[in-house]
Amino acid sequence: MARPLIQMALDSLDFDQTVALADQVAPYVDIFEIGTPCIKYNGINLVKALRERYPDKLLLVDLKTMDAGEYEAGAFYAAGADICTVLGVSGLATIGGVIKAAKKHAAEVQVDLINVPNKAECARESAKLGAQIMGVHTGLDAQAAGQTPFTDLNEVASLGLNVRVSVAGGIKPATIDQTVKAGANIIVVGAAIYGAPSPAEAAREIRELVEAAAV
Ligand SMILES: O=C([C@H](O)CO)[C@H](O)[C@H](O)COP(=O)(O)O
Repeated sequence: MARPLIQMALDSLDFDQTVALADQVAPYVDIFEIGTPCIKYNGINLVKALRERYPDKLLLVDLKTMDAGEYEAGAFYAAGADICTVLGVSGLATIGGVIKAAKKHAAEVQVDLINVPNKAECARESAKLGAQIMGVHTGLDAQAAGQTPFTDLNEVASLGLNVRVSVAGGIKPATIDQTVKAGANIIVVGAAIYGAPSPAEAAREIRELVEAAAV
């Protein structure tokens, strides 16, 4: 089985702390995600800074776009984003706009299925439009209410669409194995790394667990 990519969710509001955390975990992760609160607070200069510092890492900007897809995402692709996220609940016109912007930069689109009532239908339609990644996502507020992404991950991964499936929502060492076996292609980890006493050590452990589960 191909090893799923590991995505580090950078969810701090502080510019320098975000870059410092990226530096600590860089050897172990494949994708840096500039999280939604972080991109709203710091803006496009953080995209440019991480792009310049890490020319060879994949960079995902978690815009969670809800409207004006092409207009909003275009600037972030131009600044160096490899992937931008658009909300599934935004609808196909907005998703199509982000796909159009991505194409201009030979970049990719992730549709975030957070709070989408019919995830299978949204994933199918978005894939037909040309989105490359479906994001199964239990957000921080839903996590606080006790929800997890695993049932949705099983459903979306079993659709057999020609897309990669990303999963986010409280993923931690104890849930890596089931996440890999459920068919996730991209595993997003935030708090389990940045909240650990040593983020570098936590990222190294996640990497080892993903490699072990993917044999
Ligand atoms: O996308 C996220 C959240 O909605 C805030 O933007 C998180 O980055 C994502 O949930 C991953 O973080 P953890 O759940 O802490 O692993």
